[in-house]
Order: sequence, then structure tokens, then C-alpha cells
Amino acid sequence: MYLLIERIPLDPSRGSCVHTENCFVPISEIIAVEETEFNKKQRNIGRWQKMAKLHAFTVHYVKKARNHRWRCSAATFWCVDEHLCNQWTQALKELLEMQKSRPKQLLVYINPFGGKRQGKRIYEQKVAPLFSLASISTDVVVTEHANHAKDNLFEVNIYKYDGVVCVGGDGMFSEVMHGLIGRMQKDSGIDQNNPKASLVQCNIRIGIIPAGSTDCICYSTVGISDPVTSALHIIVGDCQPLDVSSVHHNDTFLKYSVSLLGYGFYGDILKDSEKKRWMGPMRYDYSGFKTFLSHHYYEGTIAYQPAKHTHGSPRDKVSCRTGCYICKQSEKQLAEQNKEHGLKKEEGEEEWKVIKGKFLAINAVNMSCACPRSPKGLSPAAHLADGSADLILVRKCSRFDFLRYLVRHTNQDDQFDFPFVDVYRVKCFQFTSKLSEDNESNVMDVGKKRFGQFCRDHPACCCNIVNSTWNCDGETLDSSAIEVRVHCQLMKLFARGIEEDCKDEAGHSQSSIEQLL
Ligand SMILES: CCCCCCCCCCCCC/C=C/[C@@H](O)[C@H](CO)NC(=O)CCCCCCCCCCCCCCC
Ligand SMILES: Nc1ncnc2c1ncn2[C@@H]1O[C@H](COP(=O)(O)OP(=O)(O)OP(=O)(O)O)[C@@H](O)[C@H]1O
Ligand SMILES: [Ca+2]
Repeated sequence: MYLLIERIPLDPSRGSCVHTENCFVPISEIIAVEETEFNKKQRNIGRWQKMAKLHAFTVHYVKKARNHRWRCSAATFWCVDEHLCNQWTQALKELLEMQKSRPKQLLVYINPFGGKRQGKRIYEQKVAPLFSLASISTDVVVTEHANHAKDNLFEVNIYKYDGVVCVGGDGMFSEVMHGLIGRMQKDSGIDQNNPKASLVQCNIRIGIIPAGSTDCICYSTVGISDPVTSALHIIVGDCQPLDVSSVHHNDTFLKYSVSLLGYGFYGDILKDSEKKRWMGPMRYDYSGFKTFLSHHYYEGTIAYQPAKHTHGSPRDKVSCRTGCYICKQSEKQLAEQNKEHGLKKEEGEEEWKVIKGKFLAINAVNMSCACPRSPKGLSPAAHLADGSADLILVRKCSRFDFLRYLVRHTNQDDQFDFPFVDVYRVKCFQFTSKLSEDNESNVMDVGKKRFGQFCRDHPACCCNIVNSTWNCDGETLDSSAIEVRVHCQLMKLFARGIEEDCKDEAGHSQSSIEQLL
């Protein structure tokens, strides 16, 4: 159902709409309806103001601008008939009440130190006024230390909230996600340390107000990193399921990941950049340049199970968009699996593929990992909710070739069209570094370990006997040997995926308007 906002009065004797443009607004994208004190000075309404007392109401609605940006717009309607005005206000409010997916109560965590340290200001100035306009009540926690939000989520009554909002970057999102998923497993008696455990889905949605350095998860799920746009997606009650990978080492749970699990290049950047937090978002450019020059490669073995259940491929030319068919298929399969519980084919029965080699980077991505630095992301055709990850292996190559590969993160060319880059769509994988394999087989070989440390300290040396670090959504992991498994649609966001490019500013093609008329 749509509300048509028109400038031209339909019936001049009854009333009009004070607005500068015509557009259709789906009821689901109305933010709020308010009775309005009509201010005669605001508009030149000519002879109407002399005739009688005017009654008015204002509709606040989502206006879609370019590049997936959403803004809050308003149209004030007035008429001389008070009863008619009340009828309209009431009818619209009732329609809004029927939007059951909208949150009424939210728990908000703000990291005051993320990104450019603007989290608190962004929330107070841009987001809180919109939540209050939409009559959403909030409990706000400004974090005082790392893991504050995560620990708090194990203590509070999360079930009284319709969603949890994090104001910060990918690291802050990761904290909230760990808190929520961890809490769900704890409450359901699931042991997170069991890598084969069927995890319980988390139905409490997370909203991300971007205020970090990379904001990759927000950008990849909304199409833009913009606090007002994200706040509006929360208000209208959008829902986007998301795949989550669990990462284990020797039957010990390490972390969950939704964006990038990167070993080699992205692990080394992160490790170096942690020491430069004071530089803010610039630290990644500094450490990126340094890591590029060091050109370390790492030897190891990867074993993976291909994701046969999903129809897509990482080399597809189409990307995951709002209402994605491939993600819908995975959702259906998941529902069937849950119904037939027990008949599910065990992972152990399926074939593992093994690859050994020397790698500059091993990147496993659950989503495209698009962000302002790389608008298409590391795997442009990856899906948000298909139950698979794209495993990208960048083998040892020259600095020049690696630079060509990196440049393709930023332009339209195919990143996988290089002889030294391989990509696989997988549902699980394991990695062991050559160094840890060697150490396991020869525990006496301490000299190699020491030499490894020596080489790490000398960036000009490209030798291959040091371990890199795993970058797990922007946090380092302590183990290089890991076991990863994708959990299809384990959690949900207040988002709708990236919308197809709109033909006009209002987001409707001419034909859809004609159909409505
Ligand atoms: C020549 C230009 C090449 C530009 C290449 C730009 C690639 C950018 C790719 C970004 C991918 C982000 C993936 C998301 C990861 C997040 O879960 C995580 C948490 O926020 N962020 C990072 O780990 C933060 C990762 C930040 C990575 C920044 C990389 C900057 C690389 C600079 C290389 C310079 C080479 C220059 C040679 C002359
Ligand atoms: N009050 C706090 N003091 C110190 N650290 C905090 C606080 N609150 C949260 N953190 C931690 O700060 C880390 C980084 O936060 P955040 O993700 O918001 O910013 P960022 O690192 O600049 O952005 P990005 O993750 O997008 O690169 C998180 O891992 C989180 O655990
Ligand atoms: Ca996926």
C-alpha cells in the first residue's frame, strides 16, 4: 500500500498538501504521522487562511536519494475540516501500528572511541531524534572498555528488546554479535566449543550505526556507510539474515566471523595497525603500504568442502541484492533441514579438497566485504545469506602482480582473472601453516621458531618460515591453525541488502507508478 504525496490540490475546497514534489511512499516507509500546529507564516496559502481555522498533520517518510542514501522527508497536509484531518491521522497511525516488524524497544551500545571518535555525537545528533520521532524507546549504554557490550549482553534481559543497536565500527558489531550469539547458545545449552554443534539462530536483530574505520558490514548490507540511512532501516523494521562462520582451534571456540577472515596480507596489516590505533582510520593505509612492501608469503595447507547446496559461483556477474533469489533458496533449504532434523547429510561424508602452497593472502569472506575503500569488495558475487563463504587464495607472485590484484579491489576489473588467484565457494575449511605442521612433527626445532621471529622484525626479508596472523573481522586470532564452518543465516540485521539501482529519486520506475494508478 502506498501514500501518494501530490503538490496539486485534489479538491481545493477540502484541503491540500504543502509539499514541493510528487511521490509515492509505501506505508512501510512512513516513519511517523504527527498532528501539526498549522503555522500560517510558513506557507503562502492565499485565501484559505482567511476563511477558517486550518487543521494539519505531517507525514514523515523515507526519501531515497542517490547511492542508497536514505533521508527523512516530511509533507504537511492541511484542511478546514477537523474531522477529516483526524480521520486521516488516525487511519495512517493504524496502518503504522500494523507494521509488526518495526522495533518498539531497542538496546543501544555506543563505542565512544571507534573510528574518528564521533560515535556519541553521531548517535545523539543524528540517530536519537529519529528514534524518538518514530516512538522507539531506547536503553543506551556508552561503553567504558572493550568487551563491555559483549559481557553486558550475557547479563541483561535481552528478550525484552526488539533489537540491539551498535554505534561503532566492525569491531563493535563483532562484540555485539558475539554477545548475542553466545547468549543464545548459553540459554539453549549449546556448547560453542563443539565445532560440529548446530547453533541456535538469533532472532533479535542487530542494527549498525556506522561510526568506525572500515564499516564493511554496514556498507555490504546497506550499500552505504551513513548513520541516518542505517537509523531509517532500523525504524522501518528491515530484516536481513546473515551467514556467520565459527572459527575453532583444536575443539576450542575462538571467534565468529561475518566479513573477512584473512591470513597473510590482511592479517599482517591488522597486526601492524593495532600498534597505531592513535592514527585513527589512517592506520590501515600506513600499515597497508608497509605490509605491501614487506611482501611476505606463507606456506600452508588448506582443506575445504565445496558449497554444493548453493547455485551461485564466485565468478558470477550478478551480485547479491535485496530479495536475492540464491539467498531465498538457501533459506528454504535451511527450513527443510530444520524440519527433517537428523536426516541432514553429515559433513564428514562429503569430499574434502586439499591445496598446499605458498600464499601472499588467504581470504575467506562471508559477504562481498564492500566498503568505501573497495566499493565492490573482495568477492563481488558473494552472498549475504546463502550458507557459504568465498575462499580466495592469492599465491606467491611478484610485487607488481600483487599490486595489480590490489588495484582490482578498487575498479571494475575481475579480481579473480589472474593465474595466481583461485577462488572457491565453500561451506567449511581448515588451514594449517607449514610452520605449525613442522613444529608438530619436530618439537625440538626451536631454532626455526627463533629465526621466524627474527624475520618478522625485518620487513625487507620475504622468507616463508614465519606464521602470519588471522584477521577475523578486524581482530587478531591467536592460532594460525583453524577450522572454519559457515552457519547459514545464523543471525539477522536491521537491513534489506543492497537495493537495485533506482531509476528515479523516489525509487519507482514509471511502469510501477502506472500500475498503482
Ligand atoms: C593501490 C591501492 C590498493 C588499495 C587496496 C584497497 C583494498 C581495501 C580492501 C578492504 C577490504 C576490507 C575488508 C574488511 C575487513 C574488516 O572486517 C576489518 C574490520 O573493520 N577491516 C580491516 O581489517 C581493515 C583492512 C584495511 C585494509 C586496508 C588496505 C590498504 C592497502 C593499501 C595498499 C597500498 C599499496 C600501495 C602500493 C604502492
Ligand atoms: N569504551 C571503549 N574503550 C576502548 N575500546 C572499546 C570501547 N568500546 C568498545 N571498544 C573496542 O574497540 C574496538 C574497535 O571499535 P570499533 O569497531 O567501533 O572501531 P574501529 O576499530 O575504529 O572500526 P573498524 O572496526 O570499522 O575498523 C572494538 O573491538 C571494541 O571491542
Ligand atoms: Ca555467504
